[in-house]
Amino acid sequence: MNKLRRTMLFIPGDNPGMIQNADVFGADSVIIDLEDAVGATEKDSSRLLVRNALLNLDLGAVETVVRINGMDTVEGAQDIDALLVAKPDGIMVPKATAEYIRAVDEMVKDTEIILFPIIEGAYSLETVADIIKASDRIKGVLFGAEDFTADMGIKRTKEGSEIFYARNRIAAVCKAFGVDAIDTPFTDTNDEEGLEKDTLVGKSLGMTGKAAINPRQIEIINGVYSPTVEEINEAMRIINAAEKAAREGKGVISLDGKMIDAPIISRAEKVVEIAKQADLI
Ligand SMILES: CC(C)(COP(=O)(O)OP(=O)(O)OC[C@H]1O[C@@H](n2cnc3c(N)ncnc32)[C@H](O)[C@@H]1OP(=O)(O)O)[C@@H](O)C(=O)NCCC(=O)NCCSC(=O)C[C@@](O)(CC(=O)O)C(=O)O
Ligand SMILES: [Mg+2]
Repeated sequence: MNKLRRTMLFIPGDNPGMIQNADVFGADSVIIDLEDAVGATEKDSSRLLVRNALLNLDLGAVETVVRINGMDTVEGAQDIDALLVAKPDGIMVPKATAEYIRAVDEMVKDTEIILFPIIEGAYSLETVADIIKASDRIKGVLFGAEDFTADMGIKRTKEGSEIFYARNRIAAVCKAFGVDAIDTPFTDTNDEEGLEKDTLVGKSLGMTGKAAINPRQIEIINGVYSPTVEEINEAMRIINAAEKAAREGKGVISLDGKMIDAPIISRAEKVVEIAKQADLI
């Protein structure tokens, strides 16, 4: 069973105040960022800050991932060297290609560090299966819509029709390989309604979680990616009915006049599994 990753909160790697609060916001994972959230002149000091924070702070049970600089930059390998000592749970690899993932995989081979590639361009999208196959440490894939639309030379909109194909493709390939599909962050931190709509669209296309950039976004995203009380009760009724039918040697059963078959039972089991992981049962 995959770890629950409804929300992955980005925290700038140059901000000690935010880093020290990493575990208090209710995100399932945090991504401490050494790439785009850190200015060019602060790369070395931020790397040292993140390394020391990971070595000295108790960040509780929250999964801690660090986004390194690109593997096409000098800083990328320097970041990994520092993280071999600091041992975060995971490393996020921006502008991922299969080649970059193989290089990171080789560098972390003596650790238990897991990997999260970011799909941020047309080539990454079209080779997403190769990227996932490049390392069995990969537990999830993040979609980076800002960089992706920049690479495509298309306009980014709030409504998001321009990223429909990318989201759907990433979600389907991630499903095929049993890894999480983490949706792109919603960048307007004051638009709660827009965030909820955008999160629901991602979920409807098969995403399993979403990146956040602000603590105020976490409750909304967790809400969308957690089953409701009604959904949990319905799922448990289906499972109970299916178990009863199995004891009685029946194949197909009906509940409230609706046919219950294998895919419906499997969907109900998934709802109960997520509810248990989210401590809702
Ligand atoms: C957006 C804003 C500046 C707003 O600031 P504001 O000050 O208005 O926020 P407020 O709500 O007023 O803050 C209230 C309290 O929460 C604290 N607080 C805020 N944010 C917190 C946080 N993240 N973690 C912990 N604590 C936090 C704050 O310190 C304050 O604490 P206190 O003073 O004690 O009350 C701020 O959130 C922020 O910096 N976000 C992270 C940005 C970031 O990491 N971006 C890079 C990664 S994404 C990316 O790169 C996209 C992409 O993937 C896309 C692609 O490619 O397509 C890519 O690759 O480009
Ligand atoms: Mg990016």
